[in-house]
Amino acid sequence: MENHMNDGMVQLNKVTKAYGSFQLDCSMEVQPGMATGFVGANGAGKTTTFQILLGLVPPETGEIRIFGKPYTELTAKDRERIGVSLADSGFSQFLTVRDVTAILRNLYTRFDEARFLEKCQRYELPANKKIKDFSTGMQAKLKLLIAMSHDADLLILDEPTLGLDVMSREAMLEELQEYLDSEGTGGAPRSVLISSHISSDLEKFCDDIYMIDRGKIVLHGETDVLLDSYGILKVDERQYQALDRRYLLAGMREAYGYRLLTNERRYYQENYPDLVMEKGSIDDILILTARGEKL
Ligand SMILES: Nc1ncnc2c1ncn2[C@@H]1O[C@H](COP(=O)(O)OP(=O)(O)OP(=O)(O)O)[C@@H](O)[C@H]1O
Repeated sequence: MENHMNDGMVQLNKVTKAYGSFQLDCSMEVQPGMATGFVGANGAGKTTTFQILLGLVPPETGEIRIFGKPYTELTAKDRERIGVSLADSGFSQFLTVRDVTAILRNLYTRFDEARFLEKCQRYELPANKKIKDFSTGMQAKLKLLIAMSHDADLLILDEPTLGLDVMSREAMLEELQEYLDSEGTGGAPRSVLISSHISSDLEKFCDDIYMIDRGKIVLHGETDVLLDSYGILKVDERQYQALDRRYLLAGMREAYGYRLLTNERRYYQENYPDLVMEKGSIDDILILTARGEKL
């Protein structure tokens, strides 16, 4: 099947996998030209989802498509269109940037060697030092630069900012944004699927966000919409009893009363102007959605 613009770059449909008591059951989509964030607690199933997506781990059931094709039907040329950064993968720790450059040159027809070396230099990654002697942050930068080195149309990045200090994170996100904004094969839009524990990274960079909890997608929305229409209400018992609860999604008991999640922030601001309403970050939304009591 040919790749059509309307096909998602990535489509996971009811993909399941069990590891003991852990049960993954995940459906998600990455659209052309979009950065899609994947957020969840430790052990929620992010890495497992990425491993299944990349054909590294077989799912039990479900359908997986990249560029509109099942992973098993992707050609070498299709695979070249995917740039990957996974937590426990990459090149042997005993190689240097110089060695990696030679491998990338052989591996990818569209490897942009001059650009890759220029970026390595800019981010102070020494050419002749073994990767094992790089700091965690340097290794993270190298992995990201490798993922972006061969003109891929789709980047699949598991925790790419892990171990980066705040300035390096900013710089790498800028690199990613620049990459996303540039054109892919034949002018096609590029896409990024990115997981992160640092939700401010996702808030800044991602067009939409999936939240996963204990193997299930608990929330999916456009980042702007999530940040614009969701809010956190802080109320005491008396205020809680008097509250219209139609637009409350979840809540948690706190020392002062309740912390409540709504997806109709303005409704409560207009109708209950005296109540404390916070905007709510992606982390707040995730915590209340995943751990709060459904209302
Ligand atoms: N190869 C495996 N064998 C057995 N259990 C596994 C295996 N890989 C993952 N799991 C289990 O699957 C669950 C999901 O793990 P996964 O690594 O996908 O989570 P994650 O969301 O990426 O977490 P983290 O944020 O900590 O990296 C965990 O309970 C983990 O122990």
